[in-house]
Amino acid sequence: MLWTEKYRPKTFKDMIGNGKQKKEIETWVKSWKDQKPQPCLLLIGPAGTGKTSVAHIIGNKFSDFIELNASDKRSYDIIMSTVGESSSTKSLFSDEHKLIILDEVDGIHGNEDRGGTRAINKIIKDTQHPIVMTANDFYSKRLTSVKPKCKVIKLNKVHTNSINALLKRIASKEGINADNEAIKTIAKNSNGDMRSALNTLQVLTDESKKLDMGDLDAISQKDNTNNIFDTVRRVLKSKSIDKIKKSMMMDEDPTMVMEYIAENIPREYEKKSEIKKAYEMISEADMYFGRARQSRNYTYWKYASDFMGIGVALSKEETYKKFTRLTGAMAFALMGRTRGKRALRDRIAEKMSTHLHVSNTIAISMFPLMEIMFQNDETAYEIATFLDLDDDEIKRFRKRKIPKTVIKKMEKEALDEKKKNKEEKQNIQSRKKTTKEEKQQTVQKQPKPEEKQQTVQKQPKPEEKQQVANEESETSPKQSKRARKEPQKKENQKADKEKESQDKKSSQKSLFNF
Ligand SMILES: Nc1ncnc2c1ncn2[C@@H]1O[C@H](COP(=O)(O)OP(=O)(O)OP(=O)(O)O)[C@@H](O)[C@H]1O
Repeated sequence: MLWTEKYRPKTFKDMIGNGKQKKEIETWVKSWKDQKPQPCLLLIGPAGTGKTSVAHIIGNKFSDFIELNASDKRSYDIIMSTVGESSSTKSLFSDEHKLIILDEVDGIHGNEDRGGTRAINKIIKDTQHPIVMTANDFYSKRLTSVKPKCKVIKLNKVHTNSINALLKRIASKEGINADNEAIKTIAKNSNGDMRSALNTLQVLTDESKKLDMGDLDAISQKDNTNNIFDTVRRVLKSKSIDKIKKSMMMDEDPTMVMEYIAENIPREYEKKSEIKKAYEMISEADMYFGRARQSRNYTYWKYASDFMGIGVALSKEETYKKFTRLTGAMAFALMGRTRGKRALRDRIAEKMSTHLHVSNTIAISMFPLMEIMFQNDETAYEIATFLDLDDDEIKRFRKRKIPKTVIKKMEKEALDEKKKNKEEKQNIQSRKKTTKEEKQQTVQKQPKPEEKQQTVQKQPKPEEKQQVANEESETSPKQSKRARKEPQKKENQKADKEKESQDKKSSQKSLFNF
């Protein structure tokens, strides 16, 4: 038997957490018992916080209760025929009220369900019986018209310490030799979801009757994502598309999740037609995984996930109110088989997280992109070097090793680049030094004010300039050009020589300084 059922709280006292909310609910029940009709009770809270358990505890306080899943029967007519009648007519034989429990009211999906919401609103309006509804998402649009007509009670996530204490009690009752640290980790990782915590404990200890930190490798649950057991349970037990979509967001290898769902279909579904349809969905999902692998177009994963999640979930005609044990030898074998794979995945994610400053989940979501980038030998080498990946880790993204020739070439390029950078740096430094020294020399060579004055005086006067021009105009243009060029040439040679000797001096000076 599933521990979540075995240890489902039977009274408000058994329920951990949400003390204030429990008192409000008790008052609501008491008012009904005192023949004071109350508005419908809407319990909203995250999964596994005890909404359904509360509804059942309330149900036991009335003469009878019926429980329906709001997303099972979607049309207005069906909801009215199953709930409508009993909601407006009281029992003929007693004054007692019947409790109507409507689960997952935020799960009614799509336009065709408008009738469903309308039905719920009508039932709330006409009812002579107490109604308890449950929902996960406080902000769901489907609750907009329902909320104002109800007494809304928000259930909070159960505190880690309370979960820890309850897990310890249950472990001891079950005769499990459990390491305190491991129990604490399960409590923490469950993120306030008591169901998840209990399922995890049962799965890990059922066979061995012991629990230590090593056992937790199999269900590493990081960044508050779902763990595989919760996802599979949700797919098989629910018909709420929103819930299933959310539960499909997880760190696990999606093909493994598919195998796990596939294994458990015949354990949960009873009708042949349901099983057949569900396996058709699995086969579609498998086909899309294949396509994604072949084409490296990972958008196909989304379709695969829809088929194995929503497709399988909607293959059942209605949700079964029975307790199915979801774990099997095959699932454990899979966990074992993929343990190494998951350890490798986590190692790479850790390195990416350190170098790229992203969370592990984001890093894992980048794997498909990495596979594409690793197709190119040189890019693969560059990324692997940057992330410091070893051969096994590189193999996660490409089948072939990076060719040795490419590695050698890239290493040589990297070395050359390093050398070039070093030289460049040295050049810049020496250039900086030279410029500084030249500046100093120029400052020293600046003519004194009286020298400047002399230079000004030596400038030819305007009438002298004119005379020179006249003399020049008397010779032929060619001669004049040559005549002009000769002294200029001599001047230039002289200047060059001076510059050369100056350069020599300055370079000698800098070398000396060096
Ligand atoms: N507050 C709690 N105290 C003790 N056990 C709890 C509590 N909440 C949940 N559990 C355990 O988790 C199991 C599942 O809880 P329940 O079905 O009531 O959650 P829920 O909030 O209705 O979840 P969902 O929204 O997924 O249907 C219970 O059978 C019980 O074993």
